[in-house]
Amino acid sequence: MPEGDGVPRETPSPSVVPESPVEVPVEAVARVFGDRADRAATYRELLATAGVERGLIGPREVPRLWDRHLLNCAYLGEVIDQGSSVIDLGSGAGLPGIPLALARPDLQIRLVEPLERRYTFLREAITELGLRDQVAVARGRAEDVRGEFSASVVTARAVAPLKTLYGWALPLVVTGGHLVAIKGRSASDEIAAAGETLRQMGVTAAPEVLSVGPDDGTGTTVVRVARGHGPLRAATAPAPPGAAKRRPGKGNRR
Ligand SMILES: C[S@@+](CC[C@H](N)C(=O)[O-])C[C@H]1O[C@@H](n2cnc3c(N)ncnc32)[C@H](O)[C@@H]1O
Repeated sequence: MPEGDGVPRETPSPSVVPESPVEVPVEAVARVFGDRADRAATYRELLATAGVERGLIGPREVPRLWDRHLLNCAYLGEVIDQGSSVIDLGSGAGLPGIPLALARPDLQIRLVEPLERRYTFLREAITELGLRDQVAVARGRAEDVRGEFSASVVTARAVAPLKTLYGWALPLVVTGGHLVAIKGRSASDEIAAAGETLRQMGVTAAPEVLSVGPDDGTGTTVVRVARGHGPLRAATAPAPPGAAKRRPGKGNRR
């Protein structure tokens, strides 16, 4: 990913939308989206208009929606098996779930998003794009949909650091499936910081760091974690500083 961290930028006022012309990377769009390239263009337009107006996408992202968002997210398909079921956790305005669905008609995708404004946009977008047979939308936090939905792959971009994401996403992955998180340049640092969490959850396979997409700045770095076949345990959250000194029944009100 061009800026390396997988995190969308802050959302300034729509009044500062830049007017610069958008360059369409025609060959890449045709290669990645095939006969759905026109629908990808419609989605880009939705992000550039309603997405910006509703504060879901920063106006400065508009000139780079193709490279940094649609293509970048669609390349995730390179590490997802044919015919997989997918949950896109914290989908926001549909990233990476919608580009992935457009590029990979073989995948069945559920977008999970807690915020109402984003959830409404997602429902409108999948209707407008004719994706209702392939893409479902659920409103909720990862913790709320646990036990209700699961999939062979859970994707996430810019939702939380791995240390937190493991606890949110892995319980939604069926045994033998994977968490696939777009992480950009922070991948190795986040893996190191979250190693103990993974161990506590009983996940034994080492996370893989994979490059997807071409080496021209539109590709990105992905962390793939195998859920394994054993039971998943809850990770123990570290005690807040000073917690051990508190006496039971005194000053413990939340
Ligand atoms: C920075 S946005 C990223 C959106 C999108 N994935 C993208 O890359 O553009 C983070 C998203 O995660 C969602 N989110 C935050 N906490 C969550 C949770 N516990 N479970 C599911 N989604 C969550 C937010 O509502 C928000 O849409």
